[in-house]
Amino acid sequence: MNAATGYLDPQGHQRLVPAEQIVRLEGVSKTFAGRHGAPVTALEGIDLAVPQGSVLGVIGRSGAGKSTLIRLVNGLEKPSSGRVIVDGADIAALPEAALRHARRSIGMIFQHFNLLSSRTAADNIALPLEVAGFDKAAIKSRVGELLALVGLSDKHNRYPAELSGGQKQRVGIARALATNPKVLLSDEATSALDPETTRSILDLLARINAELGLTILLITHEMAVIRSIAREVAVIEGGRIVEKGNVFDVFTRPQHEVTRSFLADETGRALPAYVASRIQPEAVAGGQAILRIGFRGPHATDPVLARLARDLDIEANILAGSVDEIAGRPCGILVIGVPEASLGPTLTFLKQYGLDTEVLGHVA
Ligand SMILES: Nc1ncnc2c1ncn2[C@@H]1O[C@H](COP(=O)(O)OP(=O)(O)OP(=O)(O)O)[C@@H](O)[C@H]1O
Repeated sequence: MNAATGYLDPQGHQRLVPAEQIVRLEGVSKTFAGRHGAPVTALEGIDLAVPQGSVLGVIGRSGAGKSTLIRLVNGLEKPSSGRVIVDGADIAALPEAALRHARRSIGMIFQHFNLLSSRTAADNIALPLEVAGFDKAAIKSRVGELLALVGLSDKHNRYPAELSGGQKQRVGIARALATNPKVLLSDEATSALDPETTRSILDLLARINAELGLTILLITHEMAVIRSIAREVAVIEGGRIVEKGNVFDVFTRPQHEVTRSFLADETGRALPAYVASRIQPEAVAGGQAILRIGFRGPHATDPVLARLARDLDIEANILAGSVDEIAGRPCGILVIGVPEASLGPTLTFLKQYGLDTEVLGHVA
């Protein structure tokens, strides 16, 4: 029997998940023959485990290797070395017929939905059931259940062209779930959607994960997606996993430069334009140092800046700030400016509180 591991769900409830890993990549590398014969290494030395019932997000920039990784998991590509195990089967070693069967336990959703335009919503959802040889009555009843699950019972007769992006993705999700897969692969499933629709699709995926216990492996280039749905994250860059762990830890204490740059992108967007356009790496005498402070843990709600002013007589300008929730736990980010001459004492003071502080740059 498998041991069980615990995690806190987004509502903060303790949940148990079996330690069984539904997807496992062991020392996986993938090299493509490049255009002029020069090989292109898309992935190198990937070790990744997705425990049953979890939501694991893989984040990376364009060209990092995300699509290749997901294509290896559903058997569309074979690794150049290493093993890809899905639900106990070594995917690359399966003969074609067995691979087709194994794919029934892997559902997939796509950025551009990949629906057949000549089929209604119901008939798109029915497709994998037809391929799997279900009889008409069973298909009709299963499609009805799936339409209800994704909130589209009233749209069963609509063609994709008559549906919004969010509705199309709901059809895509229902189709992916038709054969009761054990794992759902999501390839940038919300990248073509507006923020509000993204939110509703992520909520639906979170509900499916919680209610059906479906394991989700998603790839994205958007931190907000990881933040709102994943419990575990792997950061991929240049074909390698450069950081992985629980989302809260990775995003509140990033260890790798790439993870920091994903965070900095967000912070950068939050900075007022007059600061963002003037920030530079070198200190300027008489100018200000710009600091990013991460609030988490026991000091998340301490009035630190008031104490900085009272105890050290250092006045900080607040430039940007937000309080967010990562995996159901509050976490705040504050960007402040302090006089260059006060930078040293400010850093020492913030360190005493155990706050993560990063110098973003300097302005004159
Ligand atoms: N079939 C292929 N033949 C040659 N090179 C490939 C092939 N597929 C991917 N690559 C290369 O492998 C690397 C990783 O590509 P991949 O598509 O996995 O990245 P990605 O992170 O999904 O990027 P994006 O977000 O832009 O889709 C890139 O350098 C890409 O050019």
